[in-house]
Amino acid sequence: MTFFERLEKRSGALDSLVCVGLDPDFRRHRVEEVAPFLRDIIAATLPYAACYKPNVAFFEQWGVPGLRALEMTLEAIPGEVPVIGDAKRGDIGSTAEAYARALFEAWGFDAVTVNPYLGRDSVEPFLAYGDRGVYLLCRTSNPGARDFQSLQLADGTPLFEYVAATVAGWGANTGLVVGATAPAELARVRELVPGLPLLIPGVGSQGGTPEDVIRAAGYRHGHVLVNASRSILYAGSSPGAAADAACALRDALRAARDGR
Ligand SMILES: O=c1ccn([C@@H]2O[C@H](COP(=O)(O)O)[C@@H](O)[C@H]2O)c(=O)[nH]1
Repeated sequence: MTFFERLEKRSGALDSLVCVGLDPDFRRHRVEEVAPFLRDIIAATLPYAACYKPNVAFFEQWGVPGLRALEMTLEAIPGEVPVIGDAKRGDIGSTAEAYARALFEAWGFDAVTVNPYLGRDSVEPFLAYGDRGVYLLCRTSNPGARDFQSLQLADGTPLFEYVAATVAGWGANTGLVVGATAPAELARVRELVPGLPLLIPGVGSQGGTPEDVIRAAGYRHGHVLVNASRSILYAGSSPGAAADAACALRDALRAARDGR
C-alpha cells in the first residue's frame, strides 16, 4: 500500500483527520527526557492520531543525542500508523537524492515535507519513492508567507496557486502543505486541485480554527490532514491532557463536517 492509501485507511478507521506533531521544546526538556516524554504522548494520543509528524529540527537542535531521541521516538510509534518526517528539504538533484535516502531509507519515514523552490528536478528524487508521500510547501502558515508565495505572476496568478496547479502533475504520491491560518487561500487551493491531499498545519497555537479548515478544505480521510503540535504536546502537564486536546481537535473537525 502507498502512504496515501495507508493514511486514508487509518484516518477512515478512526474517523480522525488529526496529525499529532512531535516537536519537543528545548526549553522544557533535557534531551534524555525527550524520548520518554514523547513515548507517553504517543501512547495517550494513539486513538485520535491518524498520523504523527515529528519535525526533524526539534530533534536536531540537541545534536547527536537529539537524533537518538528521534530514533527512539519513531520506535514507539506502532507500525500501522503513518509517520511524516517534517524536514522541508530542497536542494539540487544530487543532494536531494541524499536527502531522500536519508529520510526514507535511514529514518524510514512514510512521507516527508519538501520545499519545491528549486523546481522539479529537486523534487524528483523524493517522488521516485512511489510508495511514500511527498508534501510540497504551497502556502505556508507563517506571516511571511505573503512575501513570496502571494506574489502575482504576469497573468495575475499568485505564486502559491501556480505551485499547486503545477505540482498536481508531478506524480500520484504528491500532496501540498497549506496553512490553516489562510482559509481563503486554502479554499482556493482546494478548488484548483480537488484531488491533491493536503497537510494543514497552523491550528491551535498559530490561530487557525478547525471550522475554517473544514469550510475551506472539506472533510475527507487521507485528503485532509490537520496538524497540531504545541497545542497537543503542551496542553497540560500530563499525557492525559495531550490526549484530551487531540480528542477535542478530532471532535471539532467532525463537528465542523456535521455542521454542529
Ligand atoms: O506552513 C507550515 C509548514 C509547516 N509547519 C510545521 O507544523 C508544525 C506546527 O506546529 P504548532 O505547534 O502546531 O504551531 C511545526 O512543526 C511547523 O514547523 C507549519 O507550522 N506551517
